Amino acid sequence: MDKLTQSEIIEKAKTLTGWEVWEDTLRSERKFKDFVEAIAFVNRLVEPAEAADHHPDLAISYNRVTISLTTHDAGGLTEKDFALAQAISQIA
Ligand SMILES: C[C@H](O)[C@H](O)[C@H]1CNC2=NC(N)=NC(=O)C2=N1
Repeated sequence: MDKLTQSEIIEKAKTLTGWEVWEDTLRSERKFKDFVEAIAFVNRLVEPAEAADHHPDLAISYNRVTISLTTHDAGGLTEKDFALAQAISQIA
């Protein structure tokens, strides 16, 4: 899949809430009640990630989960990252 251009990234980023473009990634930090809730969220990510064959980088710190999306194969952001970001927003 082709890497998006900078102007495509800017346009697509407007359709997402709670995500920022940072370097070649889409990033979102979600805060939960506690560690158990944070891990439950991470578990809910498994199905959409596997379905898309696209996997977020995750950093967990107690009740916070930072999600980073990028397409390694393309060396930057692609449609896949935006599609998965939308899917994640629906389950957060
Ligand atoms: C073979 C397999 O389809 C690829 O390795 C997939 C798996 N998951 C992936 N996830 C992400 N985030 N980027 C990729 O380029 C990627 N590639």
